[in-house]
Amino acid sequence: MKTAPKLIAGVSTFLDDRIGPGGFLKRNLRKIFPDHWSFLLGEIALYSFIILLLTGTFLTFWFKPSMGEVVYSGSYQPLVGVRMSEAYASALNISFDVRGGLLIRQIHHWAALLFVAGMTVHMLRVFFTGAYRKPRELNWLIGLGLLTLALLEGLTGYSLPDDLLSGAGLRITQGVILGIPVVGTYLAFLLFGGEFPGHDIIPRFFTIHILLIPGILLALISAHLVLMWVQKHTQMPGTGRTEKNVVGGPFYPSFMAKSGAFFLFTFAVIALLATFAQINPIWLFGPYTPAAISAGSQPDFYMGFLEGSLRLMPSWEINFLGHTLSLSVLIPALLPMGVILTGLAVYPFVEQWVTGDRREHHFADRPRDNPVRTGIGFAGITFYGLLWLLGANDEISANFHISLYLTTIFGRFAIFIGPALAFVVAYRICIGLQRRDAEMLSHGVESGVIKRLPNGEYIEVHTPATQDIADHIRGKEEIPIIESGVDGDGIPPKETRTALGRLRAKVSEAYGTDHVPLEEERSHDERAAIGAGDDVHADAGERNPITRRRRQRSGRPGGGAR
Ligand code: HEM
Ligand code: HEM
Repeated sequence: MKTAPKLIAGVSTFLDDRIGPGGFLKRNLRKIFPDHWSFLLGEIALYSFIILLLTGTFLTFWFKPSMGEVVYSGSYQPLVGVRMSEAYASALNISFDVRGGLLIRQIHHWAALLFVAGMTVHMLRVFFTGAYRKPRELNWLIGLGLLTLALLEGLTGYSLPDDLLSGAGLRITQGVILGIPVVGTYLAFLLFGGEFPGHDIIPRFFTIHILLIPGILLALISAHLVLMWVQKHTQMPGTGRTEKNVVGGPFYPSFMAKSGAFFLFTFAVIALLATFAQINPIWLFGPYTPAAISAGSQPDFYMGFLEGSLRLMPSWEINFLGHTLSLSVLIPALLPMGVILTGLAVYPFVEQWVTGDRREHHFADRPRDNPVRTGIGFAGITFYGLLWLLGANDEISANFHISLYLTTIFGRFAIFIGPALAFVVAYRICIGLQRRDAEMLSHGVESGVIKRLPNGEYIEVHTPATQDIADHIRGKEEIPIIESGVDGDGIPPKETRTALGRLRAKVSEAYGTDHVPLEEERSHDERAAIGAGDDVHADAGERNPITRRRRQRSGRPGGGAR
């Protein structure tokens, strides 16, 4: 009997002989992938998506996307005899009368949460390591498209069961659409097929949820992965790694085996959650009626930030020529989404403009090595996190016995102060970590061995950092800066002759300057001497002060250690 590797080699030769030009499959099966735990985050999103497709298909067999009225007669006694939509009745049927139905519904819902969570942390990994830089800007934009579609997919899915929570969410959606100036009313009528809730919204959301968005997601995810494959994955700096090579394992067998195991692991976590942790118990609140008050209702976590911004906003409106502009709805619905998504979309291009850096990057930055970017990232996370937290201000108020108004007032201040504080704290931590790196290179690592010198002094022996750690730290790349001074003839560089150019140079300096130099120059012998017990007590802060680095012309390499 053939062994598995022989079998795969045989199949790839068979296919290559018929469809693959020039050993296409064989070549690609041997493609090298770099290894780092944070590169698994994108895979979590990928595997959750596959699980969503499989469980979603199962649900379509029994779910009835109809708002026609029926009287419930299934096995959940408290609702027997209650009038409800066919959609709600079928979701109850899936939960109580279809074998394995509740488990699959719960797997679908948990997978949806993990899908969005996975892609969000994956995006943060890409952001903090600067993996969006040239040539990966396009994949970054595709990623943002995926994120937006995932939010819409979640919103439409959450609405399908047509229980009280679905209806509360739909009501907010309709209110926000109505708030859009000029076209809002028309859009709301178009989407809902008339007055709210009407009879069309569930069938429409159903088509969008099971056909339109999954189709686009599938196409975009394929494009995302193909592009990642063609452009090659970034790698962490380390021994033997350069901008031009990739160090890691081949796609087959090492990466495929790991990915297979990781898929099963992701599935196991989702299945365990779905088995033991109840999610969206639609039977508790009954069917949606527009008159019902749904206190305590919460959206899924990824919609929490929009809910929070609605709750924080003062009740502002402008009345003009008989028209009302509901700023209290419009600003919270559009601003956070707009600020976050637009900010993320333009970030790679703004950074490129600020640094003038048009080189290709295949090394992943360490977040500490770009303190301003990391600070901005943490400011963004804090902005988002506060909105998200305040989406549950009623729960906070009830559980911690704090006045609801106090939570709102706190939120209104915190939303401005919090991100600024987060920026400063993250920035300082980055500088501190850079100093620690520099100290490790120049003084080595504390060994725990205390020696007594002939003069009676006690010192701790420091051993040199291992080669791989030292190379990892030395992978730090300087951030290029646009030159704002004048050259020998007193002429300023071309980029900075206009007011905008001068502003650019200022921002560039702020973005790239504060930076701790590494003690690169020490020879191996010198470092070995440190290991033998040099004076190791110098203050790293003194030795490696934050220096104003002078200056790099736009487009030139940053002159890092590589
Ligand atoms: C790709 C991302 C997807 C996300 C984020 C997502 C999300 C959701 C959510 C949150 C629900 C509500 C679940 C509940 O009632 O507890 C839901 C319901 C549903 N989804 Fe999806 N879904 C996705 C893909 C799909 C696909 C691909 C299909 C079909 C092929 C599908 C079919 C359904 C059906 C039929 C329901 C209603 C059943 C029910 O709620 O019991 N979903 N979805
Ligand atoms: C459906 C959602 C997504 C899936 C399934 C997905 C999947 C993946 C996978 C498997 C990788 C390679 C492994 C890794 O780096 O983790 C990757 C790389 C990448 N993804 Fe995503 N991703 C998704 C969403 C996003 C989002 C939201 C962004 C950013 C806004 C993004 C930007 C990128 C970039 C720039 C790379 C290349 C990274 C590098 O070479 O270091 N992706 N994606």
